[in-house]
This record gives sequence, structure tokens and C-alpha cells, in this order.
Amino acid sequence: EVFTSMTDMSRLLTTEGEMIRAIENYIHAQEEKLNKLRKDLNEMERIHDMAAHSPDDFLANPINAYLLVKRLTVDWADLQDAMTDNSMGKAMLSNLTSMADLLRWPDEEDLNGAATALMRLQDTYNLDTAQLARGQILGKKHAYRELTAADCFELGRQSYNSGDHYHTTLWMTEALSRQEAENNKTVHHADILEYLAFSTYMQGNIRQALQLTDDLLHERPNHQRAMGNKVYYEQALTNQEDSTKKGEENDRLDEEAVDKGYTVSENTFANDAYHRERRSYERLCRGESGLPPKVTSKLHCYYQRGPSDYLKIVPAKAELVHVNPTIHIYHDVLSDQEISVIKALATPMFRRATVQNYKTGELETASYRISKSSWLKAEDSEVVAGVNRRIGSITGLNMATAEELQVANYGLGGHYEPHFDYARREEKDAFKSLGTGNRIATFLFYMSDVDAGGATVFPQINVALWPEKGAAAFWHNLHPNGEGDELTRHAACPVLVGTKWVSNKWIHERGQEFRRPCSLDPEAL
Ligand SMILES: O=C(O)CCC(=O)C(=O)O
Ligand SMILES: [Fe+2]
Repeated sequence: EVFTSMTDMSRLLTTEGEMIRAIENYIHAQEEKLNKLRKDLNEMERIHDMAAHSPDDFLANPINAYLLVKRLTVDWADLQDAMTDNSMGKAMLSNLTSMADLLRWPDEEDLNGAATALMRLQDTYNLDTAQLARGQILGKKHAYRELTAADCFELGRQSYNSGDHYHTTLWMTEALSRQEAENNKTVHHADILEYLAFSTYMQGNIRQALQLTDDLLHERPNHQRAMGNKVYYEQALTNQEDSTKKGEENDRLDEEAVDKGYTVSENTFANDAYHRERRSYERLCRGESGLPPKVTSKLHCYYQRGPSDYLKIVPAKAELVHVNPTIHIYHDVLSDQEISVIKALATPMFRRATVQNYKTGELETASYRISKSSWLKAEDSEVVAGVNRRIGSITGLNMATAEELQVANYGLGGHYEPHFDYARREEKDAFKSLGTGNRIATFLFYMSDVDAGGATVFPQINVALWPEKGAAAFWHNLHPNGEGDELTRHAACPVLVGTKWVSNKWIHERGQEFRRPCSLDPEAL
């Protein structure tokens, strides 16, 4: 799939360039053919006009009479062939298909992925549908044109195909208002109504669904499905009214149960925690919630001159952004040149990023992690080896047991939902093959600025780190006793405008025994 990284998305522009060239050639050939047809027709018309002027005189000549018959048989057949001949179109298509290996063609999955990404951005960043349709994103980089009613309709249709009736309703409503304002209609009013009515019903608004279906039947009285749905919705409405009284009784019983301390649903607790985290995550992504001054007053910047001798000569520009767990940002730790080399080495090996299924231990792709990534070894380049040494100098940790350098590029709306970098106890065989223990710490480089969105956020501790090209974030994932630190749960917010490059180094437990002494006290730092 191409939507999962921006590097692949840019290859689509090459594909589009080839497509434009092929269509241009096709139009040119068709134009020549039409020119010839125009000439033949002019000649036919010239003779016809003369003949029509005095038909008797004209037909008196047997050659004229014969040629008239010939024109309407043989010549007409030739012209028909010429006009229905599609070999040029076929040649153009087969030409483009033969380049299919070189060109990247997005498929239905890509289209759905791209639409889903837009919906994710809309939700996370509270974007208004009408404003989005106008091509406006938080006052940043405007789209080169507005969306047509048909564009909105397609977004609604993609949401519908994903079973997402909430966004179907939003986008079909927008399609409807745009369609009504359009001089040259890009989509049929009734087609929009059909989707909108059904998704409105699925959203639980039966009365509104019925109204929309009536509108649809007004426009298309013989619409089979609408007729069926109308009967169904009317029935559902009657049933609903009947059960309202029962519902009130059930609500009263639920309230009593809560008063008595019973839980209505076993999953309520997990569900609440999920929603709380989700709200915090989204607020942080939008840059809304900050830390209180009580916390931020402890934060500061300084030149870090240890633990290694190297830092005595070239101190690291450290910024303490959180105390417990300790999170540092190091500014200017990666040069633009190093970044170019790392991107160039990584790009040809890019694969869709995977996650470990915690039950089966298998690696698989998941919609909650959308990016492409690859791994670089120290042997790949002196730049990579140098970067590894630098991380060792700054953190004072043993890099021999660390994982290779992972490089990632996020695509359209690319993100990574809240997760731990360390393996939890219940995770099956995580990192077992490495034999180096758990991921004790994370060193995360930002290899690009991001125009909007794309923060790294820690929903449990209200921290948002904004990508800054050349900077890096560093934190320990484990307490000194080896237990995972739950407060390090973090996420990569969807990229709203621009593209995001990161690379991370996961440092492991083995080899750190003398560098970060362990302790039985979970609070020890
Ligand atoms: O891209 C980011 O900001 C965070 C990435 C991350 O958390 C990960 O790859 O584990
Ligand atoms: Fe992570």
C-alpha cells in the first residue's frame, strides 16, 4: 500500500506524470484521425450540397448515382469502422500497463486507507467538515481546490464501506449541500440521499432516516430499495415507541444497580480507562493540554558534559521535559547531512511497519500503526556507526545489545496509537530471540520538522514533544527493578500537514548492569 508512507505517495506523482503523457499522445492521435474525418466529411458535404441543389440533374449521371450508393454502403461502413475503432485507446492502455512494474498504481485499499486517514485527522484535530471541503486545514497550506459534491460523496462512500456510519453521515450531508449549490452537478441528488438515509438510520435517528427516504421517493418514485426501507423504518419507529415505556423502566433499574454499587457491565472499567486515555491523547495531539506550572517550574535546559569524555569536549544541549519518568530532549544531535544519508539508506528497504500480536507473538500490520520503516546496521555506513556511538556517549548505556537503528516515515495521516515500547509480562516471547532482555530505554531522533500534527505524546503524564529536525527524545522504559514504567506509554499523533521522519534506537537491559545499577526499589531513579 502506498498511503502508509510519504515517500511512496511521492512516487504516485511519477505515475500520474506517465498517465498524463499517455493520454496526451492518445488525444493527439485522435485529433489527427478526426481531422481526416473532417476533411472526408467536407468533401462529402460539397458534393451533397451540389446534388441537393438539383437532384434530378445530379442523378441523371449514372456515375453520380452509383457513387451515392457506394457512399452509403462501402464508404459508410469504412467510416463506421473508423469511428468505432478503439485500437488507439487499447494501445495506450496496454502501453501504460506494460509500465506497471515501474509505476506504482494505488488500488481500492489505498483509496480506502487514504479516506480513513482523512477521517482520523478530522476526529483527532476536530476539523469541521465544511471547512475541510473548502480545502482549509487550520489555516495552513490550503488545498489547490475545494472538494466537489462528488468528492464528498466518494469520501462518504468509503466511510460507508468501512462500516463507519458517523462519517458517512457527515460527508453525505456535506455532499448534499454542495450538490444543491453546484451549477454543473457532479453527482445525483438521489444517490446521496440513499446513503445518507441508511447511515442516519444506523446512527439511530429513525425519524430523520424516514424523512430522507421520503425525499428520495419524491425524486425517484420507483426506487425499489427506498420503498422497502420506508416500510422497514416505519415499522421500526412503531416498535421504538412501544418500547419507550419499557426502556424507562430498565433505565430506572440500571440507576438502582449503580446506586447499590453494582457494575452494569463488566467492561465498564477498561472502557473508561480507554476513553480517558483517548481524550488525553487527542487533546495533547491538538496541543491543548499543557503541564501545570508546579511541574514545569522544575524543567530547564543545560549543557550536559557527561557521562562520557566526548561530552566534556562537545556537551549535549539537554532539555529536561519531564521529571518522573525522566524525559530529555537533546537538541542538534543529528546534522542535516547525516539525516540525508540515513534517509537515503533506509528508503529502498522500506516495509509497512508491523506490530507484535501479544497473544500469538506474530508480527502483523495494524491500522493503529501506519508508517513504513526499515532497519540500519552499523556496518551499513560510518554515519550509522557514528550515530550509535553518539547515543552511547549521551546515555552512558551499552550499545552492544541495542537493536539496529529503525528508520520510519509516516504517510497520509500516519500515526502510532498509545503503546509501550517495552514488552509486558503477558507478551509471548517478545524479544526472546534477541536474548538481551527487555527494552530498557528509547532514543528517538526527529529527522524532519512537521508542518502540523505529528507530536509524540505521553497521555498518562500530559507531555507532548513536537518534532524538531535534528533533535532527539530519550527516556527509560523500565524502572531500575526491571518492571515496566506504565507512565512511559506514548503515541505518535497523526501527521496533519507535511511529512514526518523519525529513527529510534531501542536499548536493551543486558550489558547495563554496571551502567544503570538495578534496584529492588521501584521508585529508585
Ligand atoms: O514517531 C514517534 O513520535 C514515536 C514513535 C514510536 O513511539 C515508536 O516507533 O515506538
Ligand atoms: Fe514507541
